[in-house]
Amino acid sequence: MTKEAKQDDLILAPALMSLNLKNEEKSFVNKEILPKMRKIENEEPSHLQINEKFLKRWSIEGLIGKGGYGEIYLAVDVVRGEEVAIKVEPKKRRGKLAKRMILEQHVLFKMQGKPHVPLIFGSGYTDKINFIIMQILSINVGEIKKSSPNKRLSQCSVGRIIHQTISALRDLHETGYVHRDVKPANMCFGIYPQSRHILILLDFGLVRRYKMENGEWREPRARAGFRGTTRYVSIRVHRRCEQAPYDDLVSVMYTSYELLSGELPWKHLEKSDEVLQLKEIMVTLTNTFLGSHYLIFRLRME
Ligand SMILES: Nc1ncnc2c1ncn2[C@@H]1O[C@H](COP(=O)(O)OP(=O)(O)OP(=O)(O)O)[C@@H](O)[C@H]1O
Repeated sequence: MTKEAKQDDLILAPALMSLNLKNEEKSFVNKEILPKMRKIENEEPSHLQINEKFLKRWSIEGLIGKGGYGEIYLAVDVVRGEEVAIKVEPKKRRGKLAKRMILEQHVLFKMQGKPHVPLIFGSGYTDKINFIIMQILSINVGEIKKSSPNKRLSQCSVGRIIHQTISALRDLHETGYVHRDVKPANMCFGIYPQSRHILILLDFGLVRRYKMENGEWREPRARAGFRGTTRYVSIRVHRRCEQAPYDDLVSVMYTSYELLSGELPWKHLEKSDEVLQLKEIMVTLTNTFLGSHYLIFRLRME
């Protein structure tokens, strides 16, 4: 999308306009895991109104997600009679053109056809907002964990989640981008019978190109800005190193630890430096543990 695109540049992807579900399949939607509606009252002023018919086609039903930048609405496509999610962010932030969603839709379009990204039905902008219309998904994995009886997930479930997250990241890394915000809140499942075991990775607003089309890696910056979520970023990110696929995988490791054990050891720490210190201690302990096991192994062999 160009920097100052016009309203009529609204991109719609006709080939992707529908999940092509048969009516009987639609009726099998698992309502339990449909994103719960959040009341808009007492929230920051929203960009769309409930019951509004956005662009004369999508009837806005409720707010289902709110991030630092955008809002995600549940809407019904009145032409197709299908539920969709609409992600919206203000076009300008602090007087500057917001590029986050422009980048996100660019990467999402590139990734269409890959199994672990949301299906995109359209994207564009109005006078005030940028928007992406996409496949509606389940509540996120962080919420699934919270709603489970022990506030943690079984080894089997975590194994499946991690396996699919790694596949999603492999596809993204192959296109030359790093995600930089891998965490349970950015993972959902499909809601139809044929998709409810398929993990979908969300939120491509922080991606960064790490390698060029010809496969060559970009020159890393001496000091990169902090991008990501403190709880899940690697030690390298705390130290402001340029992010690479490795750092996404460290976030996968912290995610799996949290899902399996209920929480990460630094959950209650507020300062980023304290979180870093605890992550470093964990690495030292792990190395000592592995080192002593290796020593015992060597002694036994000799
Ligand atoms: N297609 C979707 N279907 C259902 N729920 C969704 C969908 N997309 C996003 N959500 C919900 O909205 C939440 C926020 O979405 P997302 O991370 O894309 O927004 P964001 O504004 O970029 O967030 P942040 O600023 O925290 O990175 C997700 O955690 C998820 O629960």
